[in-house]
Formats: sequence, C-alpha cells, structure tokens
Amino acid sequence: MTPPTRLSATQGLDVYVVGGAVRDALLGLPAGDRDWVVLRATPEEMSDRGFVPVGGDFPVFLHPATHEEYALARTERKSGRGYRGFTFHTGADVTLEDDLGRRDLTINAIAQAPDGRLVDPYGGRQDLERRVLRHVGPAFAEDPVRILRLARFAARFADFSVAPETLALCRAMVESGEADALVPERVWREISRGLMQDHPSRMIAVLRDTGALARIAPGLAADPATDALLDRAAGEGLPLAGRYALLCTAAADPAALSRRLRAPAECADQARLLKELLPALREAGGSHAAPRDSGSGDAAGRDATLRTLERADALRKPQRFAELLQAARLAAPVDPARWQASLDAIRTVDAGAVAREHAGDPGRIKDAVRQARLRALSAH
Ligand SMILES: Nc1ccn([C@@H]2O[C@H](COP(=O)(O)OP(=O)(O)OP(=O)(O)O)[C@@H](O)[C@H]2O)c(=O)n1
Ligand SMILES: [Mg+2]
Repeated sequence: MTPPTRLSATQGLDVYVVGGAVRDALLGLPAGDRDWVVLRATPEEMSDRGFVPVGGDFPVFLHPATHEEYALARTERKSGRGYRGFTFHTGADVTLEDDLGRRDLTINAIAQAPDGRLVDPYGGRQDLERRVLRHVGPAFAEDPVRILRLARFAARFADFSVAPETLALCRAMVESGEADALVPERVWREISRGLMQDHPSRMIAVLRDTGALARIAPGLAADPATDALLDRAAGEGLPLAGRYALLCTAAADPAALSRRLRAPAECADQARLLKELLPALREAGGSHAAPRDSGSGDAAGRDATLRTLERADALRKPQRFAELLQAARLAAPVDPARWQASLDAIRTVDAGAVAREHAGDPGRIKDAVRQARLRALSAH
C-alpha cells in the first residue's frame, strides 16, 4: 500500500480553513498555521485516509503530509465547571454554521472553502472592518480560557475595541466563579503570549476590566502603573522574562505570583531579581560611578556594586544580567552602560590565578578573589 499523499487524504472531503488563518489573511497579516474543519466525516474515515488523531478530548487529526490540524465539525456542551468537563457531538448532522457558532469571537468564526469562498454567518468580516472583538454567541461562556484569549487579542490588535456585550458577558463569567477554574498552564500560555504582543497593556486592561485579573493574579489587580512600562518593553523588543519581570514589579510578592502562574524558571528568576535589585541597581548605579578619589564613600559604593553583581550572579549569567538591566532602566533611572563596565572590570580578575596564589590557605581564596574584584572596580 502506498502512503497517502496530500491529495488523496482530503479528496472528496468537505473541508474549510477556519479561525486565525482566515482572520489574519483578511487583515492582510502574514499567514500562520492553518486550522481546518471537516464536515460529515467520522473518526474512522479520517484514520482510513491516513490522518493521525492528536489524542486528548477533541476529535482533531493531523494531516499525514502537511501535519495541519483537521477537526471534525462539532457542537459542544458544557457538562462541568471550568476548562474541563466538555462533551461534544460530531456527526453528519453538524453543519458548518453549528461549528462556527460554538467558537469564541466573530472574527475567528469565518470559514474559507478551498475555492476561496468565505462562509461568515456571524458577521466576522463586518467586525474586522469595524475593529471589534465580539463573542459569537452564548457558547462563549462555556470556556473561561476565552476571557484570556480575548485579552490576548486586544493586545495583538491594538486598534480593536471589545464589544460592550462581550465585556459584560466576561464580567458575568468571572462573577459566577468561572475564572477560578482556569488551570495555571492555560493561564500562563495565554498571558505569556499576550505579553509578547505589541501592546501587552491592553491584555492587562481587559483582564482588569473583566475582573479576571483579580482572580488569576490577585497581587497585580490594583496597580495600573506598570501598564505603560509593558508597552515600552514591547516597543524595545524585550524578551518574555523581562516583560514578565516588569509586570511583576506591581506585585508585592513576585515569587508567590510566579508559583501560582507556574511561570518558567527564567521568568520567575528575572521577576524576583528585578524586584529585589531595582533599588540597588538605581542607587549603587550612582555611587559606584563616583570619582575614584572620593574616599571611603567610594569604597562602600564599590562594595555595594560588587554585592549587587554577586546577587544577580552576573558573572555566570551575563545575558540574563543584560536583560535585567534592560528591564530595570524602563522602571527606574538605571544606567546599563555603567553596570556593564563594572561587570567587564570584575571579569578581568583571573579567579583561578588568585586561587593558585593562595593554594596553601584555601580558606582565604574567596575573600582574596573578592578583594581583587574590588581593586578591579576601583581601577576601571
Ligand atoms: N478556546 C478557544 C480556542 C479556539 N477557538 C477557535 O479555534 C480557532 C483556532 O484556535 P487557535 O489556533 O488557538 O487560535 P487562532 O484564532 O487561530 O489564533 P492564533 O493566531 O493565536 O493561532 C479559533 O480561531 C477559534 O475559532 C475557540 O473558539 N475557543
Ligand atoms: Mg491558529
């Protein structure tokens, strides 16, 4: 038997591209992954055609050649609270309109046939033109992740507004406790993607307006002050860890928030470091740059500088330190060039050579290295 080719796998199947690919094409944006919906097919038929079931709760398959996702047209009904607890129905009687009707936003509920024909029963194109994020229908409320998606799309499409009825529905969902059932992995997935958009502040604003922020990240809910910082960070192309760290400057306890959100270690570390070291990066940034002959205050300044570099583990993690400085200077007057110069200065100390000098007295090595680094700071 010859393996199924791209053509034979879908030959005679009633398929449409749906979701983000259609939306982005209509917006004139570059194409991402295509998602397909399949009408009037059974899981057995898909398998016979060489499609591979992705597993999990939903009837979704990967194309044998393109590996794009093909989902059987379905209707969903909520059988429990929160993200889990769906039952769904696929079958020959499920229409394209049914399938589009259980989707989140009208702009994501447009289908396109292989011949280019658009199927748009819920006014998605009009909402694209009017720049509105609007839910398709009551089924929106069956999946609390959609509140996060809405917020993420607001951050991505900065000139779109959220329809008042959609905002009201999200508020009602939050009030009824739906947001409490969100699993941390899904929350982090959406928040991290939203932070990487051009206008992350709009995500936070939507989450705040709907009340969801108070549920998923209680420490952040009260402080809009960091919102503008996030957009500047996006404008400067900061990596995720730096953006997340700036977001967390609004939290009393970034470590607790990171645990709650299950943030990856590099994000959690950067958030903790920024909160802990921002005062030192700012103050010592002035004093360690003081004139060399300014006496004892200068020595104290150098000591503070070295201590800050040590706490940041800057010698071992220079890239992380550079990103920390990049984030810090958005939040406070911090001079990254001076800190980099200090790091370069202590890097000139050959710790191995110092250790060999004190080979007879190993207990002295640590302090000798430190003294050498302080001398290097005063010389630079
Ligand atoms: N919680 C969800 C997730 C997805 N969808 C539907 O499934 C489509 C595909 O989902 P996904 O690929 O996650 O999002 P996209 O809209 O394609 O956006 P992105 O550009 O981020 O892929 C969406 O457009 C939407 O129609 C939904 O209704 N509710
Ligand atoms: Mg997609």
